[in-house]
Amino acid sequence: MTKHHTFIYDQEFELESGQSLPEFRLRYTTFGKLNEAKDNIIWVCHAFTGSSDFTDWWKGMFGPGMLYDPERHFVICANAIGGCYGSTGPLSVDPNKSRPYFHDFPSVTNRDIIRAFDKLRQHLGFEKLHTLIGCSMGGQQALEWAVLNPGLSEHLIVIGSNAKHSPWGIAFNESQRMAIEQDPTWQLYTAHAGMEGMKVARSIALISYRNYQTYDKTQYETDNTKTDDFKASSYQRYQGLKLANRFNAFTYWTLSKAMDSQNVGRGRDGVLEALATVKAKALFIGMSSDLLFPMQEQHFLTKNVPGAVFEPIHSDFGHDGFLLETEQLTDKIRAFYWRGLRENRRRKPAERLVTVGV
Ligand SMILES: CC(=O)SCCNC(=O)CCNC(=O)[C@H](O)C(C)(C)COP(=O)(O)OP(=O)(O)OC[C@H]1O[C@@H](n2cnc3c(N)ncnc32)[C@H](O)[C@@H]1OP(=O)(O)O
Ligand SMILES: N[C@@H](CCO)C(=O)O
Repeated sequence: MTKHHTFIYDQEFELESGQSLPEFRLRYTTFGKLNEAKDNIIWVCHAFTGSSDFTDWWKGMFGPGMLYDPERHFVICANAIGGCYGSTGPLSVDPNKSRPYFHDFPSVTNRDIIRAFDKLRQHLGFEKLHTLIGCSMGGQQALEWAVLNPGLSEHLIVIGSNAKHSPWGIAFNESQRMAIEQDPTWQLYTAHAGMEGMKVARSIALISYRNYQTYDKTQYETDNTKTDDFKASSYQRYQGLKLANRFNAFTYWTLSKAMDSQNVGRGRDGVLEALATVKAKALFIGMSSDLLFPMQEQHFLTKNVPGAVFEPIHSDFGHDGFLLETEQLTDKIRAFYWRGLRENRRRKPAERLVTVGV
């Protein structure tokens, strides 16, 4: 049901850093059917290690009878530049050097990532989105896009995210990059450089994605004779290995820096001023046990985006709750759409917003 595509932007693309990419490609995935009015587009922004294939990592959200139904919605997601799932990233060939960029891949920010997505949007001729939705780093990007182009999306749904990355979040990311730096292979110009360090980085990151309750539920030691080789230890090691089978340290480095760069107020007189410009009907969702993007950040967003609505998700799975609590997410998002529909009906016909069935 999903289709995979590639978009090539064959012109120089200037980045916030002042550096540029001579060209870039975006791998993107679509699902469902675009209607004639082109008013059923749901644009998903993926999280840090995600791919464009949202049906792979966000199970329970897309399919017949689900929140986003291919009979009614057209869903699209592009892998971020800097990524390793088909979009231009550090392992892509640098056309100026005829070898992969590796360490020379330029710094990218969430704003650069969104400006690249916007080139794809323009190429596809999408004037308006029904919904822009993102979780975690993808939520940062969705918010940035809603500030960059306030008229673009009718709805904005941001889950476990923020407007400006917190010192706490940056500290976690820096610790992960320090682990990569400690790997002696990190200096090499090979695709596997820094892999051992990246495994440690994932282990550190995982602690921020889960919490005490998650580990107590899944890794509690029932063997009372043990003094070593605990379940939680092998779990951390296994998770490092699991990521190493699908990711690389260069992308890890590049995208974790992009996450740190999040600040919708940069160059725009500040965060509050930027948030005040959002025109989309906004829903902010927070996970009760999220340590990385805590509830207070979701409350801050709700307070400062005009007319925004807040919904909590109760989960023992911490930040990664957004990947698991899809029933709660579906209920909250459906309620948000219905509220919008009811308000819309109260408007004069000429002032009504376009809203497809939910
Ligand atoms: C939005 C995004 O973009 S997300 C980015 C992309 N991420 C992904 O694609 C992965 C998404 N999935 C996940 O992150 C997780 O699977 C979650 C959060 C959905 C579920 O978390 P969990 O239930 O803890 O599952 P998690 O995958 O972390 O761990 C289970 C794995 O650990 C293994 N495991 C569990 N306990 C132990 C242990 N003590 N020792 C060793 N291995 C263990 C299991 O055997 C299982 O292995 P498998 O994945 O090879 O089947
Ligand atoms: N599990 C998520 C956490 C960050 O949102 C990921 O790997 O991208």
